[in-house]
Amino acid sequence: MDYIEYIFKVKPLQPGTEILIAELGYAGFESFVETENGVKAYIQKAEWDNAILDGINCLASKEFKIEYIFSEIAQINWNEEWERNFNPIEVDGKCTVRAPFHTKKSFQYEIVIEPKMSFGTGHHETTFMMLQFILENDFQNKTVLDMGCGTAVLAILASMRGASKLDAIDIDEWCFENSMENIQRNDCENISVYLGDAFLLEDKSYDVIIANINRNILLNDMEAYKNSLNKGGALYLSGFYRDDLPIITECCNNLQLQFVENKEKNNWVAAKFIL
Ligand SMILES: C[S@@+](CC[C@H](N)C(=O)[O-])C[C@H]1O[C@@H](n2cnc3c(N)ncnc32)[C@H](O)[C@@H]1O
Repeated sequence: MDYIEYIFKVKPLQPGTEILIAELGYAGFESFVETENGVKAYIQKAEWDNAILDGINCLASKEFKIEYIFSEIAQINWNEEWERNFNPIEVDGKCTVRAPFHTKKSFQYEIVIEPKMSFGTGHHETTFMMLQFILENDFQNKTVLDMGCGTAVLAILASMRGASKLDAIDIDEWCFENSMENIQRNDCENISVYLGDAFLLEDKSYDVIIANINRNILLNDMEAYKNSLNKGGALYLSGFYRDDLPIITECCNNLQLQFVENKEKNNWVAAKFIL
C-alpha cells in the first residue's frame, strides 16, 4: 500500500501536539511518532483528500503554530519505522520502557509498550518525571486513578509497584484501545480502562490520582480530582510548563490540596500535592 508521510512541526509542543494528533487520527492518519524534526504521521494515499489540510490549518491558533512537509512513500515496514524512531528508555536504573521488538533487558520494572502513538512511551519529559514519582513513592495496596492515560504506561508502573486496583481513563478512543492492549501485554489485570473524562469520576474515590494532561484541562478538572481523592491521598500532576506551576499550585491550594514537591526537565514540570 502506498502512503504519504507528513512531518508536522508544532510549536509549542503542548497543547499543540496533543490536539494535532487527535485531529490527524480523525482525519484518517494511521500512526504518529514524535521525532526531533516534528510529529511524523502517515496516511494511505487512497485515503488522502486535500480538504484534510484545511482542517489541520484551522487548528493552528494563537496558542500554537503548525508547519508541515510531506512526501509520498511506498510500502512502509512499520517495524523498521518504529525501530528507527523509538529507543528504549531507562528511568533511574530501575525501570525500562521498551517496544516488543527491542531486546529484553534486566530491570526491576520492565514495561513493554506498542508505540502506536507519541505520548506514553516515556520519551516525553512529563511522562519521564511521572514515572520517577511513581518509582519514588509508595503505591503498595493503594487505589489509583491514571487520568489521561495515553498508553497506560503510568498505570502499568503503578500496578507493578503494588497498587491494589487501578482505573485508567482517556478521552481518546485510540488511547483507550492502546491502553487495553498494553495492559494485557504487561499482565496488569488489576487495571480497568474507561473512555471518557472527569465526568466519569462521580462516586469514585482513590488513594492516588496521577494526571499528565495539560494546564487548561488540569485547572478545569481539578475540583473533580480533589473530590475523588481520599483524605491523605496524593495527587501527581504534569503536562505543564514551569511558568504555570504557580497557577496550578494556587488552584490546588484553593481546594485544600497542599504542595509537596516538584520536578523540572527542559522547562516541563511534574508536581506532587496531598489532601
Ligand atoms: C500528555 S498525554 C499523557 C499520556 C500518559 N499518561 C503519559 O504520561 O505519557 C495526555 C493524555 O490525556 C488525554 N486527555 C486529554 N484531555 C483529557 C480529558 N479531559 N480527560 C481525560 N483524558 C484526556 C489525551 O488523549 C492524552 O492521551
